[in-house]
Amino acid sequence: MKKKRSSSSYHWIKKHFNDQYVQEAHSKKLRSRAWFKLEQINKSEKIFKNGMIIIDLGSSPGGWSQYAQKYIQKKGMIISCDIMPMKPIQKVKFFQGDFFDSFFLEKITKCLNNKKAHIIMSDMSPNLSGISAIDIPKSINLLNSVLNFSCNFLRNNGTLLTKTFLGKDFDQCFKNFHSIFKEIKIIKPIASKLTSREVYILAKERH
Ligand SMILES: C[S@@+](CC[C@H](N)C(=O)[O-])C[C@H]1O[C@@H](n2cnc3c(N)ncnc32)[C@H](O)[C@@H]1O
Repeated sequence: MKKKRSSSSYHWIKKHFNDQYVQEAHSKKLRSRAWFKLEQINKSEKIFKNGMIIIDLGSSPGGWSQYAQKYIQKKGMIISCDIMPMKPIQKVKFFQGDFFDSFFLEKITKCLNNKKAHIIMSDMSPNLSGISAIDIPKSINLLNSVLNFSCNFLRNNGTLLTKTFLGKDFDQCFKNFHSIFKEIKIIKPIASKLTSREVYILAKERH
């Protein structure tokens, strides 16, 4: 028997498909509406340059990798990772697995072959339960792990772009970013829903 959709999931689906960016992503054959967030960030911050080595964490369904792909050219590469599968994108090396898994770290190390990334970008967010006592520590742990990851795999003059959520609980995390990077900006691209506490941290140049 077919499962009946709850009215809240029906409203979510209706809202999703009426969303301007979802419609535009569909008509331009983009992998996700998240593509527009990266485009808006790059238009104002000019983070991508040709020939870059880019790591895309939480890449599926592939909007960000798709956006960054045009910048890699001959010299560069994109290494992407997600728990979920991702349909292949030309010149993008994708690993399916958990970012926290040592298997992924081994793969990255091998792929980079002693080089470091120019850009690490993470659009990951943990599975949210709606219970802040669970969600906030999970999100903070993820953010700190992305920061640690970039200490190992980002070059000194590289750029880290990562999703986070606003709230006083994240203050210590922001301090950690300030202790590692010289330049920090908090960005809310227009395509990011106003109702969401999601923002992006753009961190440049290690101390
Ligand atoms: C908002 S989506 C990313 C959208 C993507 N930037 C795009 O443009 O299509 C977040 C992704 O993070 C992934 N994710 C969350 N936690 C993860 C983890 N620990 N390891 C790998 N991927 C993770 C989820 O599976 C999800 O696909």
